[in-house]
Amino acid sequence: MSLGYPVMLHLEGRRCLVVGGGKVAERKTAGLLDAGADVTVVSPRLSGRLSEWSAAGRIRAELRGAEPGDLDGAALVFAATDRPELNRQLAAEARSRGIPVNVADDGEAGDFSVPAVVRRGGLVLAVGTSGAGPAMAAKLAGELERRYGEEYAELVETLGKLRGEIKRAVADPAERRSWLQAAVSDEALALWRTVGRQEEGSGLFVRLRNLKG
Ligand SMILES: C[C@@]1(CC(=O)O)c2cc3[nH]c(cc4nc(cc5[nH]c(cc(n2)[C@H]1CCC(=O)O)[C@@](C)(CC(=O)O)[C@@H]5CCC(=O)O)C(CC(=O)O)=C4CCC(=O)O)c(CCC(=O)O)c3CC(=O)O
Ligand SMILES: NC(=O)C1=CN([C@@H]2O[C@H](COP(=O)(O)OP(=O)(O)OC[C@H]3O[C@@H](n4cnc5c(N)ncnc54)[C@H](O)[C@@H]3O)[C@@H](O)[C@H]2O)C=CC1
Repeated sequence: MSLGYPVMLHLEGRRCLVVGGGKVAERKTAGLLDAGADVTVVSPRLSGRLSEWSAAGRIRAELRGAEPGDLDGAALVFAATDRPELNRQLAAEARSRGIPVNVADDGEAGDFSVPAVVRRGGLVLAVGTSGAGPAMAAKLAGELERRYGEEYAELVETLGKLRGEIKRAVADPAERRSWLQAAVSDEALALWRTVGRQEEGSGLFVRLRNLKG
């Protein structure tokens, strides 16, 4: 088992290729759309949701079998068909072009696997088991989903505004770090929950100063 190294890829507007149109392809596509990727799905058949996304113009769909040229310009490739030998072939093709590839039926054969994810605006909670148990990853993500509610989207947005202000206002690195740590104390988080939405970064910084005393 290869132990995963987590990263947050910036896929906004990047072309991603999903080969296959079943429930696995659909789940991978949903995650890519959440990240703002430009998704092309190639498959002779599409699931209901993939068809809807295609009709709505949210993805490009090619209703045919995969061809080598499909990989042109792709930043990531997902081999998600029910044909293991085709998935393997796609993986080899992607590798030879230096494009990271995910292989649905054999995690170890790919360059990366996809964790179970909970999104709360900019907050992204991801759980991976390095292939040992995807169902376990989904279960733990379900627990996180219940623990960290929708309110965290706003909380993280507020922290982003405040961090921007602290970076502008405080030049000294050690002092800056101390403010940024104070900004996520339990006391401060409770304050942001009540005043976050209406305040600008500067107003939030004043409140943090008052809190710190
Ligand atoms: C290696 C990896 C590669 C990758 O796909 O990236 C991979 C591989 C395989 N999955 C298989 C089976 C299942 N996968 C799921 C579900 C998910 N699988 C996901 C990720 C990953 N799956 C990567 C590892 C991530 C990690 O280890 O943490 C999740 C987390 C994310 C996502 O897919 O978006 C998503 C849950 C999302 C959510 O619900 O939140 C379920 C449960 C279900 O369907 O309800 C089952 C049935 C139960 C079971 O088998 O455990 C099989 C056997 C196929 C067969 O039997 O033919 C393989 C092939 C192999 O074993 O290598
Ligand atoms: N990684 C994961 O999370 C999981 C992986 N799997 C594995 O992934 C595979 C796919 O699972 P599902 O989506 O449930 O299967 P599915 O049977 O719903 O979908 C397979 C898709 O592949 C397409 N396909 C077949 N030949 C093709 C070709 N030549 N070119 C392009 N597309 C082609 C089909 O049209 C279909 O849309 C399974 O065989 C299984 O081994 C299964 C469950 C979870």
